[in-house]
Amino acid sequence: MDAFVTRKKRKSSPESATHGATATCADDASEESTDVKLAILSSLHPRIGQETLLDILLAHDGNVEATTRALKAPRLLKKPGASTAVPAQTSLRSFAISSNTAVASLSPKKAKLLSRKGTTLHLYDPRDVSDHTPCTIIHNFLPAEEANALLLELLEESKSFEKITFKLFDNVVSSPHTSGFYVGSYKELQEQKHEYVYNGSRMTDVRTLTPQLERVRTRVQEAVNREIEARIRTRYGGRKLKYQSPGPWSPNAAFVNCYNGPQESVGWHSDQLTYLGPRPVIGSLSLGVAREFRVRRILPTSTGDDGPDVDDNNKDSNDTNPDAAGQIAIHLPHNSLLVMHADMQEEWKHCVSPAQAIEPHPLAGNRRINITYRYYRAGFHPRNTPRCPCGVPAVLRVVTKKRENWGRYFWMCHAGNVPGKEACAFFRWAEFDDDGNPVPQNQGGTPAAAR
Ligand SMILES: O=C(O)CCC(=O)C(=O)O
Ligand SMILES: [Fe+2]
Repeated sequence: MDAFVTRKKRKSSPESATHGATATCADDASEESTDVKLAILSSLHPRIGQETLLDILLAHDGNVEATTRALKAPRLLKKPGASTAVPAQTSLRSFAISSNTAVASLSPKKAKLLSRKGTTLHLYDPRDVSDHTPCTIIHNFLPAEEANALLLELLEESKSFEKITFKLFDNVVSSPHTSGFYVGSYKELQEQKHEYVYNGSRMTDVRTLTPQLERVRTRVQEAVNREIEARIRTRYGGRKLKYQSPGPWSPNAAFVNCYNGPQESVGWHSDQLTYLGPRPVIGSLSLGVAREFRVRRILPTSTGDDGPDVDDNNKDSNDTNPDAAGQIAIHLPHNSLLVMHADMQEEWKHCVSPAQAIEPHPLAGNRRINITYRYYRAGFHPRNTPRCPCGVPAVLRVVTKKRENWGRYFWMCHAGNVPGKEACAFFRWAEFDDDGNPVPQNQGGTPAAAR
C-alpha cells in the first residue's frame, strides 16, 4: 500500500501527452490515495464499474497510468459476460464499501484533490458531501406529510413566479427558471420593496412567508444551527471563521425557485453578499424532482479580474475555463436540506445545470422547488451600508480571482446592472470586525482605477 502514497511523480509519456486531461490526471495521481485514484479512473472510464477499477488498480500496484493503459486493452473490456454497465452511483463512499483494501487505505481527503479539471465527481452520501464540499446535507429532512404539504403549497405559488431579469454586459437576460421572494413580516415586505435593490432594480413582487414556509423555517433554523456548530467543531478547529456571524442563524427571508423540466437551471454563481454580509450560511431545501447541484472551487489567478466588469450576480460571465477546478455534483433528492456553510460563497461557485433526463415526481411532475432560507443581517440593511454617488446602494463583493488582495471585501457601484445606466467609479474596501459587522468608515469612495 505504501506505493500508493510514496511513489514519485513521473514525466508524461509521449502517448499520454497527446491526451490532454488524461496525461495531467495520470501524472498528478501518482502520489494520491486510493480513493482519489479511483475517482480519477472512474471519470476517465465512466463505463467501468468501481469494483473492476479497484481490482485493476490493485493489480497494477496503484499506478493510475498503467491501469488506464490496461483498461484500453480490448481483452479487458470485451471479455464475454463482463459487465460494463454504468454504475448507478459513483460516490466515494461506495468506493470505500466496495473493498476492504480500499477502506484500509483511505486517508483524510481534501476536496481540492478530489475534483480535477474536466471531471465531475458525484456525491450521494452525506458523509462524502461534508468531507469534500463546504456543504452538509440532511436527507428526509421533514416528516413526509409536511414536505408534501409544503411542496403542494409552493407548486401553487409558483404558478405566479416570474423569471428574474438582469443586465449582463450590454444585454438584458432572464434567469432560466422562475422565482418568488418571501419575508417574515409586512414591515420587512415594505422595506424590501422600497429600500433594497437587486440587480439594480427594486423588487415589486415581495410576499410574506406562507403558513408552511413559516412552519418549516423554524425546523430549518434549528437544523442549520446544529450543523453550523458541528461544522465549527469538526472542520474549523473549534473556532468560527473570521467574519462569520457568531450569533444564532435566524433566517428572515426565503427565495423560492421553480425549475420546470430538465432544461431549467441556474448558471454558475456565488450568492450575493450585499445583505447577508461576509461568510454567510444558507439553508436550501429541495422538493419534487431530484436534480444535481454542482459546486466548484474558485481558482485565483494572477490575471484574474474582480473589477467592475464582472456582473453582480457573481456569474461566470468572464470565466473562460469554468472547468479548471473540476466539479463536484451533489445529488439533491426530494425533501433534502443542504446547508451551504460559511466557507462556501467566497470560495466556491455553484449551479444547477440542465439535466439530460429527470424522473417525474408523483406530486410535482417535472418540477423541482427549491427554497433558500437566508439571514439578512441588520448591519447590512441598505440604510447601514455605503451608497454611491448614483444613488444606488453599493454592492458587497470579495476578491476571488486576483491573487493580489485575495479575500478582501469591497463595496462598488451597482448601477452597471441597471438597464440604461452606466456604473460610476465608486469603489471602497470594506472593513469588518471579527464577527463580520461593518466598521464605520467615512463616506468617500476611491476611483476604481486608483486601487
Ligand atoms: O436550486 C438550487 O438548489 C440553488 C438555487 C440557488 O443557487 C440560488 O437561488 O441562489
Ligand atoms: Fe445560489
